[in-house]
Amino acid sequence: MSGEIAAQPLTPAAFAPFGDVLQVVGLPDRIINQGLCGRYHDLARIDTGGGRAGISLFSAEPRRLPYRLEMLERHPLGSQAFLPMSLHPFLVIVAPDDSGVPGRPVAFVTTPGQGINLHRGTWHGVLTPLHAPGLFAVVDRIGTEANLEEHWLATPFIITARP
Ligand SMILES: NC(=O)N[C@@H](O)C(=O)O
Ligand code: NI
Repeated sequence: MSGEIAAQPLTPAAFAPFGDVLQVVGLPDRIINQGLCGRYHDLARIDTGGGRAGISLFSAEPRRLPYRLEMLERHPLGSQAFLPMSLHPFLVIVAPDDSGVPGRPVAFVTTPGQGINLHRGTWHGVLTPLHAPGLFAVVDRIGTEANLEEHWLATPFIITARP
């Protein structure tokens, strides 16, 4: 498998097999803080398999499209959420599992304000900002057990912008 993959806009439906999309859409679930804040409640399933969940900050180098995808990884012990701390779009690459290795990847470009939560064990590309600052809050499992499996592709894919 190799070739070009066109990135598509990120939607909850398209991303559902891989994870959750966090976004502010429609009316909030709750109005709080004396009516000055809308709470969009419980948008993602944090799964740490009984381990401890932590919040980290990632400061990642921006990349450009077309993007050369050489590796996908997964975290067998827990989910991983990427919440941008800027309003820039970023690139999200995921893939189904195909007997223990990644199947054909699917690429998305977020809209400003969207975040993602990868389900436990989902194959994904590493955090890929498209603009500086590549600053993200990351919610994932904290522990000493091995929680990172990498798969290097024999032939890279080229991720392109939507035509
Ligand atoms: N390794 C690490 O903490 N980051 C990756 O998991 C990633 O998805 O970017
Ligand atoms: Ni990861």
